[in-house]
Amino acid sequence: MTGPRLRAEHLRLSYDGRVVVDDVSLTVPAGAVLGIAGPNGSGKTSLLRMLSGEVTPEHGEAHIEDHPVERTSPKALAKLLAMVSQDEGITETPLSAAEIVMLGRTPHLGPFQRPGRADIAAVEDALRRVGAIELARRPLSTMSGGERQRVLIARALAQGAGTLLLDEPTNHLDIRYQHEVLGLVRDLAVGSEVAAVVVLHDLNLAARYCDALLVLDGGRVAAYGTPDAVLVPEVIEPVYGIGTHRLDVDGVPHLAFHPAHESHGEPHEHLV
Ligand SMILES: Nc1ncnc2c1ncn2[C@@H]1O[C@H](COP(=O)(O)OP(=O)(O)OP(=O)(O)O)[C@@H](O)[C@H]1O
Repeated sequence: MTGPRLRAEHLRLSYDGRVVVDDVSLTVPAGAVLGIAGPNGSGKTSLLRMLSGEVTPEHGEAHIEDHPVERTSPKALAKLLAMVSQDEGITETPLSAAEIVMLGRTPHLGPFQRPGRADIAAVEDALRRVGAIELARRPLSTMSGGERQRVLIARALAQGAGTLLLDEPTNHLDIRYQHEVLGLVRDLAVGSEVAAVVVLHDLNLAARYCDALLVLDGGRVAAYGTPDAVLVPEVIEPVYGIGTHRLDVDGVPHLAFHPAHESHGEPHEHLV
């Protein structure tokens, strides 16, 4: 491999004749985390689906480790790239964490081949890396949102792919788990040379854990650069239509927001 782990050029996608992603290009080197942000409906998930090969771009092309995503077989692609989707629809599954993570080994097994020692070792290793080995025998349905998210990331790791795509992995998580999950993604990138693309709504979380941010607005790139360059009122206010004040916390950019319709009434005194 000579180029970046993941690159995409001029991606465009339409649904029913309506363009939802337009002329988006990006690159992610091994060991880096790219955050994708933007308002609801701005095309974040659609972009991720093109990167993962789930949908074919109408224009442009994505490459993973120099393999064109569109022209790579699903099985070969599954060894290069793992996706953690927003709604996995498996919260009620009776499968244990170990069984879920073993699903990540599927691309490495031949037809009708049962998992062997190497697969079991890969599952254990993945569960250990996300700090969830003690959950191995627990059914996913009994886990908290944060535990479940760790198991899904472990499944992606067991796949052995060098690129991870995560769609809002912090959805429904409390503040501590949000930081834990993104810290984990960052550690995987830095420690294991994984390239990660993470869709995030929370710009301040994105600032802390991403090397670069791509902000979509109406399917187009509104900004693409370091968190320091992107998270400025001139960029964020027109995209989200909200007053923004830039601070720095521990040397990390941090935005405070001021909704235009903010009520200035006094707080109610009798509630507490
Ligand atoms: N399968 C589909 N068929 C038709 N339109 C779709 C389909 N999937 C997404 N869209 C539309 O494409 C646009 C972009 O949607 P997408 O889910 O990519 O946005 P998003 O930025 O991920 O949104 P959110 O922040 O709300 O999750 C939206 O207008 C959405 O309604």
